[in-house]
Amino acid sequence: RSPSPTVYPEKPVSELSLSCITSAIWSWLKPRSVKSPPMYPGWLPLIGHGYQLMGDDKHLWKREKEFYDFCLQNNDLIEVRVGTHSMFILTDPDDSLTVANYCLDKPYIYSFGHNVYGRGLITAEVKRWKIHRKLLNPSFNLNVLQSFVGEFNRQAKRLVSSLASEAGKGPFDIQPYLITNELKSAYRTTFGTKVENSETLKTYSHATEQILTLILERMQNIWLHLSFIYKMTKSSRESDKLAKIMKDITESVINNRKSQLKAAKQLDKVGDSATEDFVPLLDRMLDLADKQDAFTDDDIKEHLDTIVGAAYDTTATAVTFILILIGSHPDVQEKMYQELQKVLEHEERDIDKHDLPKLVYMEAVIKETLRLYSPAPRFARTSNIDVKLKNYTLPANSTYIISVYGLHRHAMWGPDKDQFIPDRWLDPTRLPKNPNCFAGFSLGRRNCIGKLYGVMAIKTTLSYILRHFRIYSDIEKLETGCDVLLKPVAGYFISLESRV
Ligand code: HEM
Repeated sequence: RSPSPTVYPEKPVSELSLSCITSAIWSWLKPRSVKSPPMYPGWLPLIGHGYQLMGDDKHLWKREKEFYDFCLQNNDLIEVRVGTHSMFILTDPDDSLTVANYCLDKPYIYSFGHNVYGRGLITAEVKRWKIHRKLLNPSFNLNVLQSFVGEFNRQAKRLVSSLASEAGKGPFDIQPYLITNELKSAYRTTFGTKVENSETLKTYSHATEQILTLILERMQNIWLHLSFIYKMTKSSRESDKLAKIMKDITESVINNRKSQLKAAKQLDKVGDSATEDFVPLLDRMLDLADKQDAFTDDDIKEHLDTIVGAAYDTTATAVTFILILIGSHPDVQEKMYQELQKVLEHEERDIDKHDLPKLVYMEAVIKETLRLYSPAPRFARTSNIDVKLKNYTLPANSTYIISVYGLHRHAMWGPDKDQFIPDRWLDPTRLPKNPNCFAGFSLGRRNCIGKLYGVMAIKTTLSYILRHFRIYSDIEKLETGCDVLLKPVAGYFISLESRV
């Protein structure tokens, strides 16, 4: 089978340089239309606001928040420029939904992760995305996800047993524990292989982390947005090296699984003992490839790496924020614990698929945490045609940034919008009338395929942590930074005390 074609064709250096220089001069000289949204202060010719973004993830997030707050104060739509490229920030829920539904294309910055995620769902161009999303949707339906609950339980049990060594010893960094837990769950439900070999997992997650750091560096330096310059850098070579490490791991897993399934077929057996209570996504994709010729091996690799990458870090980060918040709000923690004990009828047993929807208060805590500390605090889109919004028509080929942070702190949430109040989710009169004010899992047709998976995995993990430990934290000490995801700068704010 032929390999997938290249998506982002490279332009010759001379052509690129010429078009850059021309567009820079044009953007400098071009008068701004009076009908344009307000420009964020501090714009400079040629470099735009790019210089304001230089710095580490903490600095970047501080700046971004200033953009989003300015947007909230200026009728929910402003312009910033990175180099000569216009980026429009939106915090209006209706305009955000319009952009999310009608601008399904991702802007060029998403191509920075192309060497590792290829044309997986997050980075795929629209034509391919439509076909593949339709093929993958059934693999995320409720029945399939419920079959993963056993695996979530197994991993959560391992998690609490490793956390036991930290209990009673004061604050520690819980993030590595949570990352290992969510990565193992995601890896297992996606690839189906046993993941006792933690060295492979460590290598995989370390490579992902490093790649995200390199992507951030590239995003912040406008000159590195030009592929021909970036290709000459040490970062580019380093990024390719890391992508190769991940590719080798994934390819070897896929090949092993294919051989296992082939052997099982010859012996007239289905699957193997490692995957007896669920069918991993890899098997579903191999089946679709076999019966409908739906995927090439490259497609499978790109989708699986994307899904694992999109699943574990977001989920682990969400759990970290939840623990910091409930560790700082003992009343909320106690209410969650009491609800859990009631649902489990005070039995020391596994969570099952019927328990999860009954954890209504826990779900309110998850949503309220995602509202205040969304691991994905913005997402971006583009379109090759002009985009008509309530008050403005935005020019084609710009980047539109939907500020999840801004939507979640919109005045529509009421005067207590900055406070952590999970109960608001249990009383519809306390929620904004416009449901698009919540975008923790994105908005519209190209939203998060794994949102239900994420909530189920988080609930299972929390139900073990809560039963085993009292959690203490201090939200006042929380500092956040954002590269691709919003994260606590360090996780040293959580202490555990054993309940048993
Ligand atoms: C708390 C956990 C999660 C959060 C906050 C989250 C958030 C998001 C957001 C905001 C997007 C849109 C990204 C963009 O357009 O740039 C997205 C897309 C996506 N997410 Fe999640 N996610 C979570 C968990 C998961 C899980 C568990 C999976 C997989 C099992 C997953 C798989 C994906 C995929 C594949 C996409 C791309 C969807 C598409 O374009 O069709 N996510 N997620």
